[in-house]
Amino acid sequence: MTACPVRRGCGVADNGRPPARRCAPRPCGAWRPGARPGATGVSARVAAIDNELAGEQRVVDGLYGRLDALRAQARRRLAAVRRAGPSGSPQNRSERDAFATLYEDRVAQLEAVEDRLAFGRLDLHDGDRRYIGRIGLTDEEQTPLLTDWRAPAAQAFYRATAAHPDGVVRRRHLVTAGRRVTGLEDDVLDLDALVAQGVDPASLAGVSGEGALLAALGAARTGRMGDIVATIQAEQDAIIRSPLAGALVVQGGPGTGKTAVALHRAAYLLYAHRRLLERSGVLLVGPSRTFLHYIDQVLPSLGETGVVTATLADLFPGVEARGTEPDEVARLKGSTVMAEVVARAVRQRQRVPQQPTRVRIDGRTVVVRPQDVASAISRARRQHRPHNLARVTFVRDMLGRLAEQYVQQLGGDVAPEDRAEIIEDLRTTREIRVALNLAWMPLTPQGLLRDLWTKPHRLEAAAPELSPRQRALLARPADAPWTPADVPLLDEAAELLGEDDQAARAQARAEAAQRAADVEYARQVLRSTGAGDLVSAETLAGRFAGSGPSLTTAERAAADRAWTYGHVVVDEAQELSAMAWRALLRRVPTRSLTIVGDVAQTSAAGGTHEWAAMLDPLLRGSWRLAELTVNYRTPAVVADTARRVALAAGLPVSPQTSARDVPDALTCTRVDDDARLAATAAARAEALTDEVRDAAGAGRVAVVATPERAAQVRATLVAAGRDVPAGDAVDLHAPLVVLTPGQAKGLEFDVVVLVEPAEVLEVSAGDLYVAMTRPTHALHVLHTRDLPAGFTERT
Ligand SMILES: Nc1ncnc2c1ncn2[C@@H]1O[C@H](COP(=O)(O)OP(=O)(O)OP(=O)(O)O)[C@@H](O)[C@H]1O
Repeated sequence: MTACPVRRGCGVADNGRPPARRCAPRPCGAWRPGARPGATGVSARVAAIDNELAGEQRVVDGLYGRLDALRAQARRRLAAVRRAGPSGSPQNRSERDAFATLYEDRVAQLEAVEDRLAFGRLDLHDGDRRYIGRIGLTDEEQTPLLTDWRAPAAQAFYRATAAHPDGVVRRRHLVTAGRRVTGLEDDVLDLDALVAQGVDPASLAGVSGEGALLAALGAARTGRMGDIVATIQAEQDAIIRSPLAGALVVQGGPGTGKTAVALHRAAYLLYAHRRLLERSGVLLVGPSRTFLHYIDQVLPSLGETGVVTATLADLFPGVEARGTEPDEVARLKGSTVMAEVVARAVRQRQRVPQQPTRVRIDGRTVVVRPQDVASAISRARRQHRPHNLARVTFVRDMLGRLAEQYVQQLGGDVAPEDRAEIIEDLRTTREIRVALNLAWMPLTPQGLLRDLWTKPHRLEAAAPELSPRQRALLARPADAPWTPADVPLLDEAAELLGEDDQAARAQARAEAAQRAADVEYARQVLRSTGAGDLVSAETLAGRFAGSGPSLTTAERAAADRAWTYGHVVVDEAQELSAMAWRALLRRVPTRSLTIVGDVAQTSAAGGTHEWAAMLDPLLRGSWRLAELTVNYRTPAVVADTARRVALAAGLPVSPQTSARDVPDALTCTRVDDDARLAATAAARAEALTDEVRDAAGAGRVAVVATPERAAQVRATLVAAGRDVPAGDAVDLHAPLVVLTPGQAKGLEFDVVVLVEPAEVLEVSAGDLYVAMTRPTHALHVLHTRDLPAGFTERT
């Protein structure tokens, strides 16, 4: 087959998929020699393509028709369940509630796949044709109509190339607007086979005039991330479908689709390992609430709603970590030395008293003797159980010894039931309780950590390896709010302290028995209702359970600190400190992880610039690396400049090429007077906001600057009457926002106004790299000082 002249000209790799920079947005099929306009006559070609379009429209109409029918069916079933009302036995009620939730989920899932329900078609060597879409659909006889993009049968849509066609002769992209097919694009992988199947080369389509990928990349931004399901590229697909087991690190420069790939991988794994992951759940950790809001539509649009999303600061249920602290303090709290400090602080709450304590009970005296306490402590410690759990053993042991003293005073011989009564009397005697608590204090994580931060003597005892200056850094008032860097320490403490779980374990045994019965019952229910394709017996049984009908796996997991997930996805993972990793890994004992990030973009104190340095000690070297190399976001001139600046600042920048260029994408303007910088930035941002906003309300502008500058710009805009969101939880629907580089992390905007890059660089080179790589169309740089090295090719 002859290579596409356009693509050959711009150096597309053999995998044929990521179009290199400046590739003209034309589909290969339209440019095949036999298919050039004129070769068969323009009107014949237009007619042939119209014919193709009409054919595809009929297929797409059929698919939407089936979707509508399934929606109506799910709604009817839901209405029937709701009509039944809240009567009947508790078993009936919980069964009904479970089915109501099931049908509600199904309706929501079917609603969410409306946009671009079908986006591709594969023509296979054997003459078969397969439509690829957001979900799988079959007709009433179970004949496949649409193949789920995650199914093995869809893989060739993303991977097949002319060199490795994988049984595919043509890959077709369907371009749709609502339910209307507006364009087609063909990638012909084997023209001879296609012609042998009777295809008229004139009908090979290029109607839309823009490649689906380039159209997606050039679209105005809405403030929310969209899915990339129709245009996943081969190197991305390989990562998305990588096996579930083990830790996969995805390294890639800015805009290479790491977040997109992480989200599609979560959806893929839920599809491919539904039974396992539906029960254990998937956790997705992002850098900020704004970021989580930015991505929160992607998984539902892929038909998945069961993923728990959280920032690290949210990982300790019941603690709101909204406090801030200097980087130096956060870095210290994130270092592994703190694991030892917390462990020591716990051990120090197991103490042998200096003096015996004498207690009078009913005219007799028992003595809490230091040597008894020492022996009870070492016996309890030998169990290697968490502090609060081992305390039960310690207390039991001590009460036994004290009871023995008491019994000796009675003459040494008492019936077992009398002995139990004596133990109970001892246990409820206040002085004894106080003495035993002083020796082995029951503790909460919050109490332990607060004591360390507010009582210098406790911190000094627990952290001899820290210098007095470092300890002084950690000190804070008792009413100070928790900070994100406290959360992994609270988690560490919770792990070492444990909770007295005797009652919980008895309950768990009872629940396990109940659950086995529920699963059996759910199997029978599914057999009789035929809803087995919607839900597994295990999941349905979970919904029958006493935890309430609306409590999904995700909701239960999010509320339980000790929940262990089947898979954890971490985005912007370079920002996590060693202590944060420890907290996270506790939640995934199987080490099934997708870790995505860019070690050149690190800005958090305690984050990493080298994966091996951070992960090797934690994962014992057991992780695999995949790299993404094409920047889909940033125009080439901006990406190249950002890369030079980052290299000049010594960052470990990943190699990458840009998928496209945009004329005049980089503008640098010097402002003479520092006092006018904020006002100039505000005026420029306002003008650009009006310029980029399209008729549909899309088009977003961000001003990115250091916190002080950002505050000045925002104040200027607010004084001019503009409502400008700022901060850690900004509303990204706003056409104009003002952010620090940290807040902009992971996000993107049509246009970015970067204020005084030299100032941003002084805070962190990673911050400058992040700030420069946020725009999809243009970067406007305003500066009074000299631009940092690398900005121009000469520097
Ligand atoms: N295959 C693709 N098809 C269409 N758009 C894509 C594709 N891959 C990535 N994109 C788009 O490129 C942009 C950048 O993607 P994403 O945010 O996932 O990159 P990233 O590597 O996480 O960037 P950063 O490190 O800067 O946060 C997004 O708009 C995303 O939708």
